[in-house]
Amino acid sequence: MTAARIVFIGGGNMARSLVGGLIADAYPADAIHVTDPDKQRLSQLGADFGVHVGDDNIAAAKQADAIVLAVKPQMLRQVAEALAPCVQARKPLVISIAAGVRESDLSRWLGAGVPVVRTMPNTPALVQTGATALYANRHVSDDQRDLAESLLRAAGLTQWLDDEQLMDAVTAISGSGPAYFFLLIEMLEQAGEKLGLPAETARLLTLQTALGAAKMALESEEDAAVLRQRVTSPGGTTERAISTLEQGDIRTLIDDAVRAAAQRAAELGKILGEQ
Ligand SMILES: NC(=O)C1=CN([C@@H]2O[C@H](COP(=O)(O)OP(=O)(O)OC[C@H]3O[C@@H](n4cnc5c(N)ncnc54)[C@H](OP(=O)(O)O)[C@@H]3O)[C@@H](O)[C@H]2O)C=CC1
Ligand SMILES: O=C(O)[C@@H]1CCC=N1
Repeated sequence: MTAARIVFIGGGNMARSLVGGLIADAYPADAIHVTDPDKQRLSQLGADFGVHVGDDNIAAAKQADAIVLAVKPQMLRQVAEALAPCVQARKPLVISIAAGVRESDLSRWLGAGVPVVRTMPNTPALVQTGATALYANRHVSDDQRDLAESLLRAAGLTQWLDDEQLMDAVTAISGSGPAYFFLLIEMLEQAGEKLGLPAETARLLTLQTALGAAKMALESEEDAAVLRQRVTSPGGTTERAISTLEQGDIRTLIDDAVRAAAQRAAELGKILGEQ
């Protein structure tokens, strides 16, 4: 069976992660096309992954079985409206990865009856450890649903949502989530260095610990709170650290941060939908 032809509109950070995930999963490079206005970015993508590249969205979309809209949310309306005649003529699957932008608005810009899957992936897709939530509109066929899922599954875990409104929470947890963990990694590395560890030692110990904690939590039947308690010996070192974090009200801080991200996703959806 020939591979579905996928066109990425926008070749930035997230498209690079998804294309990288597909190529690592042995998806044929010949069936992938990326468009972007930046020639240097395009030639880098072509050199790194062997995919087709170009700056003509419409010409590329005319060949597509699936179009992945990977531009900034603020650009999406302009891009979608320009693609509308071509999409109306052929009704390929359109996959959006934009934060906040609602399926109803995207469908309005693309025109009636277009199969749209709204998704929220994350950048670890590049190393096939991404997490993506998907929501399909009623025009998506079973085959197109399978196609969307298989494209995103090449980049890691996939979860379908029945309720599109949950996409803002997903955006705040797993879409933005890698940045929270990267921040923690940065801070632990710096703290280790302040305590006298060589930079490379602090880096390696921090990263292996992050990987080990995530792997252990994934593979364990216990929840994270129990695993944490097992590290925390009474009267020991971890207890002192956790108590310092609790005194700084880390739980409220994380709760507020995630809530702020979800609110921003909702706000983006509202602002862009009203334009
Ligand atoms: N980064 C992340 O972790 C995640 C991002 N997302 C979503 O993914 C989308 C892309 O984000 P991200 O990759 O970070 O953003 P980037 O800015 O890195 O990528 C967007 C790319 O689209 C290009 N572009 C702009 N206009 C057009 C156009 N008319 N046609 C084709 N390409 C165009 C931009 O070029 P130029 O810079 O020259 O304008 C840029 O290279 C966003 O909607 C975001 O919400 C979703 C999940 C996670
Ligand atoms: O920060 C953002 O808006 C995008 C969406 C999720 C991750 N990055």
